[in-house]
Amino acid sequence: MVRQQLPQWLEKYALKLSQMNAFGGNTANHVLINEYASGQGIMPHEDGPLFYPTVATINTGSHTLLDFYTKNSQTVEGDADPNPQRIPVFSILLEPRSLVISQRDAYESYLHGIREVKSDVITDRIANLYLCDSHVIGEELERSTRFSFTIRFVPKVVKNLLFLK
Ligand SMILES: O=C(O)CCC(=O)C(=O)O
Ligand SMILES: [Fe+2]
Repeated sequence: MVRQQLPQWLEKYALKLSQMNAFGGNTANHVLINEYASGQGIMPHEDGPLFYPTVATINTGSHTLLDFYTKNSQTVEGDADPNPQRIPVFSILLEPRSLVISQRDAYESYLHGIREVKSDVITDRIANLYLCDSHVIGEELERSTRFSFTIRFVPKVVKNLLFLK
């Protein structure tokens, strides 16, 4: 990875999170911006060893549901798809204008993903429901466009790129 200056408006948030000690005394140096149209998501995955085991995500635009899966999670019974749908152990409702910090077990022991659906149903598997705006079980929330700002500390970066002819 090659070092580049973060734009000032974004650096402000990276510094703020670092000052909150989100990255174990390190200063965040990596931001990934994702745009999801309604119906778009991201397959269950782990973020891997390149990053310090903490990820801070600022959520803007639509809500979404971030699902956590065990690495050998069960799949939906009878699903013949070669890439069958996994069953999440729990989910986190990511509200607009919210911050979520994943670390330790959430980072290392589970896969995380966002299903490719246009709406989400509120269930008792949403671990942070008690912290969210009031919702009732069974309620359906329509997704719209969402932007996420995933802020991390990457221990190994290359200071300059060397071009060889
Ligand atoms: O957009 C998000 O909230 C999740 C993104 C993610 O998991 C990733 O980029 O590794
Ligand atoms: Fe991820």
